[in-house]
Amino acid sequence: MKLTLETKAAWVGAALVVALMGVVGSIQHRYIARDVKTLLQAQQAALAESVADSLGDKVELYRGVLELSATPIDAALLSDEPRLRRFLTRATGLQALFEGTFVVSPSGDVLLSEPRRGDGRPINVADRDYFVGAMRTGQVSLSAPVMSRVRNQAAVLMAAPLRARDGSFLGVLGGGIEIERDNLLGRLGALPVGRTGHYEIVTRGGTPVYVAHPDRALLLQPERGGYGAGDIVTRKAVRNTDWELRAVLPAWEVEAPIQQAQRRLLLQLTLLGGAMAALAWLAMHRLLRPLTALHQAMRAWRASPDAPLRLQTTLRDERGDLAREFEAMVKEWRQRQAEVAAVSDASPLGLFRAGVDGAITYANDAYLRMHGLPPAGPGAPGLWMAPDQRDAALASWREAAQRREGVRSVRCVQHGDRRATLSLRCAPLVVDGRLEGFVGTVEDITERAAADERLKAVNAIFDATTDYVVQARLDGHLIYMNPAARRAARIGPHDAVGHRHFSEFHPVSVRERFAAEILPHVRQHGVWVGETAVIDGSGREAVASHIVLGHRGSDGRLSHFSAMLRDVSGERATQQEQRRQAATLRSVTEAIPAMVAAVGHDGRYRFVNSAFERWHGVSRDKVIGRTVREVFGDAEHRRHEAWVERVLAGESVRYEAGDAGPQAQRHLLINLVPLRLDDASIDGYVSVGYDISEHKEHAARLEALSRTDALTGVLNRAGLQHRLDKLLQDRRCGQLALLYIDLDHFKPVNDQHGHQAGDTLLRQFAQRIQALVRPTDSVARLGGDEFAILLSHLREPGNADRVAGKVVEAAQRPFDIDGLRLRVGASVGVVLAAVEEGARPDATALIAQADAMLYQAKRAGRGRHMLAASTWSELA
Ligand SMILES: Nc1nc2c(ncn2[C@@H]2O[C@H](COP(=O)(O)OP(=O)(O)OP(=O)(O)O)[C@@H](O)[C@H]2O)c(=O)[nH]1
Repeated sequence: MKLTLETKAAWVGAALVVALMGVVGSIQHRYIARDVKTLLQAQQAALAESVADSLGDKVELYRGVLELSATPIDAALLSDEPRLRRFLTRATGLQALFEGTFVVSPSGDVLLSEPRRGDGRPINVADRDYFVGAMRTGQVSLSAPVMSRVRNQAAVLMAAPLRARDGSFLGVLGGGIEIERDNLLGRLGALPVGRTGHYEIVTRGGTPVYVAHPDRALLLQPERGGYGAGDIVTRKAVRNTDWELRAVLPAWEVEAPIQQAQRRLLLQLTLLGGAMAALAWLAMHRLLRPLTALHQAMRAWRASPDAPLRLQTTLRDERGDLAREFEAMVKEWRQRQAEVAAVSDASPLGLFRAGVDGAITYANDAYLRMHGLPPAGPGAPGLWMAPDQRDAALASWREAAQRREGVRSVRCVQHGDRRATLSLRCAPLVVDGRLEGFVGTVEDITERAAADERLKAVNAIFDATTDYVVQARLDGHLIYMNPAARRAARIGPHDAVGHRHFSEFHPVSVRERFAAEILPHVRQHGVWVGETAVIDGSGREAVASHIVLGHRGSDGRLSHFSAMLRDVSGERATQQEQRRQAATLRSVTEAIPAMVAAVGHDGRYRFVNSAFERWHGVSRDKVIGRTVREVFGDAEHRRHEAWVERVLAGESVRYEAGDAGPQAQRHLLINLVPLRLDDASIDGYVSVGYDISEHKEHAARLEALSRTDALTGVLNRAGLQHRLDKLLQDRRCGQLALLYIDLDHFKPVNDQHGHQAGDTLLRQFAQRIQALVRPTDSVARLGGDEFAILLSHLREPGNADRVAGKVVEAAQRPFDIDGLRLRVGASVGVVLAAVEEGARPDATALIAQADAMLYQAKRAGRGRHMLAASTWSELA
């Protein structure tokens, strides 16, 4: 059960009162108990003393009376029994005080007793304590208590010595005293001490016995002792006796008032405590009512932090102070909340707070913006992350929370077209050792990640490049050297370079140039590009392509610079070699009688020699960098296009080009050779053109001669064969006829008129048959006196027959040779053929048939022609 503060205050008030009063009561109780006991003891002591004194006085009285009574008794009286008896009976004091009296002789014999004893037997008391005491001390002696036989009561015997005038011992006068008689103890034994206490008289000595006790059964019984622990026992000696008077008050009677006082006190405390509790409750309830109101206000404020506060701020005590302080605190809190909200919303960092289940309970504008969420707020749990991502993220968060550590992660989010890279830092929110949730920041590192990537790439380039990359402060001390620079300078990969100066790696001239030229240029323009020299770790000096970049600080002043150097010694040597080779090549190309041009893979001229310029009539300035089409037009481009394609495909080609250039009727032999790079790729081609016009003419002449019969000037056998082959390949040829001619009886000409005459005849015959045919027909001398005529484009087969007849006729006409009229004849074999689609006659077969027809004409008697009977198609 929850106790309210009022109830607690009531309980505490009551408890305090009870405790206070308990303490007081306890002290009181202790003092009361002590005082009561002391008082009771004092009262009891006074009473006991009074009783003991009274008893002593009474015994004194008995002694005095007995002693006084004994004085008159002398020897005479002792010897006169009747007088003695009368004396005893008349002695009023004895009669009043003693139950009986007796006289004893010095030897202890009882001489008489009053009243008389019934049995009359002699009694000797010489051994009795009272007799012995009186005889020895000469004083009154008291016996130990004894039980009276007569009245069954405790009694004592008192004896007074009897003395003669000379002081001799005459015996004793004795008297019996009942202890409980009125004039001795009276009702002392029955008198209570307090309400339940009692008096008792105990003898002193070795074996104490009760002389008086309320319990008569104990009379003359040995003392039991054994009083209770809290009993008050007061002891007083009784004068003239060996008795001790004891007043005994039992403990329970002693404690009874104390216990009663305790009970009363407890009751009082209980009542008082209850009353105090009620009063405290009421008082606290009233006093704490503003606190209750403050509590309600706090709860209302927690439920709705922006709602107005209802507080009692007018009270002029601590409650008012508390309310006012709380009001001020809330106002301050609201102010800080507004500040925090404003700061967090203004923050470029995304801020968030999430519950233990990962649901976002707060997110600032930057967070929402980065996640592409509207500024209204995250709303539902999990809105910030896909469930699968959330579970994994939560698992890692909780694991980190157990280690009391934060966690970092990078995630990508896509909203709209934008893909953003976000860096998330999350830390557990632990309050009093309990995980209450997570807080974290989110940073959009898209640009930075990209920049990091670029920087990584740049660093990778710096690491991988063979160029030297160096950074130095303005005083020239190095900040950074890339691996290539370190290798060149023989500095270990991890050795410090801060103490090295850039000038160590350059000759003096470069250092001077740096101060005079490079640094001022960098200050003004930010960058300097040029060529310097570097000295490597072995002391070798090399030409370097050198770029110096200046870096400026935020104040715009030059802070440090970077330098990129490349050892270009090899390149320079290569370039020189290339220049030398180019010069050599130029000389060579100028020296050879050919047109040389180099064309790049883009079809543009890179180089032409002087022969090229002369041949084409253009200066190289108009050619270099342009294409064939641009320089020589479309037609020229198309003439060479196919060959160029082949050479660019990697084939070396050679072809002739006639009628090229302004010098018409000239011929060129062109060699195109691909320009191969080291990797075998084709970078263009080299064209070498030779002027073969004269060579062509010469060859043509030689060819013509090789096909001409030297004697007659008509075609020879090869010429005929060539012409026949061409005709048979020409589909426009149509019908053709081959006439084989052999002179009849030619041999006698030679034999009779000499070989010369024969030659002349042959020449004349050739002229005659040449005149018979059209210019497009061919006349040939096959050898000796054999001729042939090849007729093409025959409109009809009969034309061949007619020509053959004319040949026979022409041969039969006489030949005028050196004044002689010589006669020969001719036999002709004719064969016809037609060149048609799908039918191309075989030249060898045609010749064989023509020859066969000639043979038949000869066999038939000469001077005739024989036409092959075959049809056109059969001839085919
Ligand atoms: N003058 C001259 N005679 C030649 C030439 N070539 C060959 N002859 C001769 O021509 C003659 C040809 O022989 P044939 O055709 O058998 O003589 P033929 O008298 O005409 O006999 P048939 O044809 O049977 O009538 C031979 O005597 C050859 O020596 C030449 O170039 N000039």
